[in-house]
Amino acid sequence: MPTGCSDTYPRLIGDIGGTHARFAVIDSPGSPPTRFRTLCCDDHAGLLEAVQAYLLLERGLAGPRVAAFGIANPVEGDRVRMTNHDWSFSIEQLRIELGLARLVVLNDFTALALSLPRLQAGERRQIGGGNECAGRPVALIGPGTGLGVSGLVRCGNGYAPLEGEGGHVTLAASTPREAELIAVLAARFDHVSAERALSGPGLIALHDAIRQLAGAPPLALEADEISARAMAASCPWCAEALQVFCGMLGSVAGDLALTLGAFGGVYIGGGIVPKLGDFFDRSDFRRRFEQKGRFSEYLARIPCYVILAEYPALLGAATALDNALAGETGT
Ligand SMILES: Nc1ncnc2c1ncn2[C@@H]1O[C@H](COP(=O)(O)OP(=O)(O)OP(=O)(O)O)[C@@H](O)[C@H]1O
Repeated sequence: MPTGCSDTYPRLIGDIGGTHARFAVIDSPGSPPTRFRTLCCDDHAGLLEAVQAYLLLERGLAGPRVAAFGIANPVEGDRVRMTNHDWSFSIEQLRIELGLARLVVLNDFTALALSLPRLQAGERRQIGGGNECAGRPVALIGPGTGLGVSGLVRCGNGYAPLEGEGGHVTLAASTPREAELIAVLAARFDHVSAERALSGPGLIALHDAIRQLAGAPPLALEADEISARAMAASCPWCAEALQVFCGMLGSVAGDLALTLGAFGGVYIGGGIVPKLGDFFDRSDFRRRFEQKGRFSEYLARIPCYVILAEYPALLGAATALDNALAGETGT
């Protein structure tokens, strides 16, 4: 349905992950997003109910006219089914139920990629060396509930975001120890994808595997407990799990940089790495990123950045909405 620009405010934007649904509103043209809120997906039966809960919490907000949601799954056609959660819905039915003139739904990491050119100084921290080359491809990877992957490639005067499922590439071992750990994971999963180790559930799986190989009894810890114990150096199994996690992430990020020729930089987002602070900076991440034999010098020139912005994917959803509406109005 064509939508004139003047009647498209307020705009609702959302970032829907396997654990958290984050929302905000843009009240008028050119104004920054406000009314940020993070809801737990498990507290709501579906996306419709989560949006309704957000709108109820934001009493006094005029009903949004249009919306864009980045969501953690491939988006192909009208039916959306989340990979790491049980929510599923029809985009068109959700649009009608929310009374929206337009609803844009895109992959959450595609949305996050769209936000990268809008990051301010201070919203990213460089890990290791390398210099960014303007106009060259940009790579994006982020462990959270799953492992999101995307990128940006130059297109005309702007950038086009990539829509793939790179978190599900096959995980390769770079050391004998990693081969042992992957063998333990292979006994549990049909396919040991990168996401099986490089995500919150993946960190738990690595910790379980390390304890199993050590003959230690199972210990159910959440991913944030594992990283807290690792950073406090209070548990050797947790410390190894987080070290292996950072090293493997370096290898997979290096593979992505090679695949894209990502001289525009490799960005690391998601809900885990930005919380690891110094531990990540001191980890094997950058060494493993560059450890690609004859291509080590090539990778040494590519900078890596941890995204520090609090709600970057929401900005990307706002950009996707701008683009969709501009396409309809020809602006
Ligand atoms: N400090 C931490 N250390 C390790 N893992 C953490 C930490 N904080 C959160 N996690 C894990 O990160 C995951 C949540 O990540 P995030 O906040 O990116 O969620 P999400 O946006 O819902 O995920 P996704 O977009 O990947 O579906 C959970 O698995 C959680 O256990």
